[in-house]
Amino acid sequence: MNKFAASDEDLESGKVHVPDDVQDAIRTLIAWSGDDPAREGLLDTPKRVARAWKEYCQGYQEDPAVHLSRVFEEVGGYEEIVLLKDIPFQSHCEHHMAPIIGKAAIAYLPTNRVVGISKLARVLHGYARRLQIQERLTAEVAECIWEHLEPRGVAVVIDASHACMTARGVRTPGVGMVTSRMMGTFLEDQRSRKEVLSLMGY
Ligand SMILES: Nc1nc2c(ncn2[C@@H]2O[C@H](COP(=O)(O)OP(=O)(O)OP(=O)(O)O)[C@@H](O)[C@H]2O)c(=O)[nH]1
Ligand SMILES: [Zn+2]
Repeated sequence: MNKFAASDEDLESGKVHVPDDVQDAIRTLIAWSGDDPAREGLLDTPKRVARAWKEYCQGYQEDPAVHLSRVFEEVGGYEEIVLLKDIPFQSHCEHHMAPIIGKAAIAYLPTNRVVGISKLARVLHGYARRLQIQERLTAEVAECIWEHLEPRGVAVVIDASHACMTARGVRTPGVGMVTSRMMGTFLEDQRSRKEVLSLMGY
């Protein structure tokens, strides 16, 4: 837990205290962008921006592995692929702090226990709500599931658009970055890898 921790409730009620130096930093950025931080429409902006960033980065306040602590062991011998696909997410790139918007597919091959399916999306959001690069986000989600569910295989594929490429810099809209992390059976067995990629729609 960092010294600037804020709960979800505080974020929702807009109660998060924003220290003066944080507000000053945002005023400096507004001035640097070419506007006047003292004009009326921008007076409350430093607090809003700071609170928005606390929300975008809420993942720093959790260990995503906690979502995998409740498992179901009576699965009727189910040992085939479990896949959650088209999970929308938002993150921010660590280079420009610009939005990364995309969707993820997360699959695993259970041994004798499964997790509530929503928890896979919770793990994704726990890592996405931080400053990220897509490669690390993909690897962190896969490794968390691998370590805490001990499945025979994990496959994570993320397809996302980076605002730092669409809204600035090379300014190339419509570009998607695709990353994947395969572990266990999905890494070692070509047939399993093909099957999971096909179920994911690739
Ligand atoms: N590998 C990877 N690169 C990313 C990601 N998000 C943003 N980038 C890239 O990070 C790079 C940073 O490059 P720099 O040359 O240091 O920064 P820059 O001058 O702003 O680069 P341009 O975006 O090309 O204008 C850029 O090429 C971005 O496209 C990501 O998730 N993974
Ligand atoms: Zn970027």
